[in-house]
Amino acid sequence: MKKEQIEKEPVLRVEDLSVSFHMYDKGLEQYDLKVISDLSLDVRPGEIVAIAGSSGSGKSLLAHAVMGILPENAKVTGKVIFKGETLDQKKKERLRGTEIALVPQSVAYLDPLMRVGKQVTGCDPKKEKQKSQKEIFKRFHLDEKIERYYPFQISGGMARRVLVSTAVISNTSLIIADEPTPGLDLEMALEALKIFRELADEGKAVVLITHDIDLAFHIADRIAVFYAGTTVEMAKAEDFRKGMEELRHPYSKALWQALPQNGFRPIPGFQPYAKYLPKGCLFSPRCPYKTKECENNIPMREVRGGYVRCIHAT
Ligand SMILES: Nc1ncnc2c1ncn2[C@@H]1O[C@H](COP(=O)(O)OP(=O)(O)OP(=O)(O)O)[C@@H](O)[C@H]1O
Ligand code: NI
Repeated sequence: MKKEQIEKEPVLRVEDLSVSFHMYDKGLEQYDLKVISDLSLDVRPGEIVAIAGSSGSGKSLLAHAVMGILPENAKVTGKVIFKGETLDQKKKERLRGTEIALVPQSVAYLDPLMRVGKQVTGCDPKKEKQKSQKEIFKRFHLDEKIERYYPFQISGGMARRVLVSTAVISNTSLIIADEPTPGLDLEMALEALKIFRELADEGKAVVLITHDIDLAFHIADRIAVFYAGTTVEMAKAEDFRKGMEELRHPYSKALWQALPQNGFRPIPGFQPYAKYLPKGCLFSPRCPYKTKECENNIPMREVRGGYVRCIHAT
């Protein structure tokens, strides 16, 4: 990423975001389930920020909170700022598809009753849009006749490529891709990532949500590591490429060590369920460095040019 891009205002800034769901237990008992807590993130023009973290860490919900597509029983606090403007629900709806595009995690987001071509270009496509649709279909090895198919007539891998195509040709300044590669063979997965890189190099901002930190640190500029609904580390992808010593949070280090090429050493224990979050540091029950102070509220702090939510990180 070029220096002038680093200095540019973020396209997206998420500040102290929390999301809880109003839930009903047995009988009439009600409670709030906090699934995202005090999460902050920013993405600048020209940049791919990857969000890595295990299943249930809140990656998709962050995307849904930015897009304004959370379910009715969700309560959101904190700020979502797009190009300097704080977004409310109405503004999110206005920007959806025109300024912010989502590649959803599930192929079930395709409209089952609309032909594929129409879903990609919109109902009233301009010549230019049709041209870019044809180009991107070619890159994704999607035959022209697929345009006339309905979603049930195409495979899961094709549907995934159609969803990525839709976001790419929408020409928005921010793209949030939620696990865009599962179901794709290696060639097509790499093509999708190459396309995201090209979009970023054109000056767009890309958020790439993925389980796969190995993939994330080869393509992204920065990586946000999520754990139990919050960011535990935000660092340059380069730090992940260099090795464990460059990382700051014990969970990021553990993720790194769990990679096959780094010894495949999984960490014992489980990510806590939202209903039973520990006090203070959410990683503390699994952390070898845990002390009494870890029970306090732990803010993000700057360490060696990155950000970490750990009082012991050096
Ligand atoms: N509508 C809902 N009501 C209650 N809890 C929910 C709801 N949607 C999601 N959750 C919970 O919120 C947490 C975060 O979910 P989210 O889908 O963001 O995880 P994720 O990081 O995207 O996981 P994955 O990698 O599996 O896609 C999970 O524990 C999930 O069970
Ligand atoms: Ni998800």
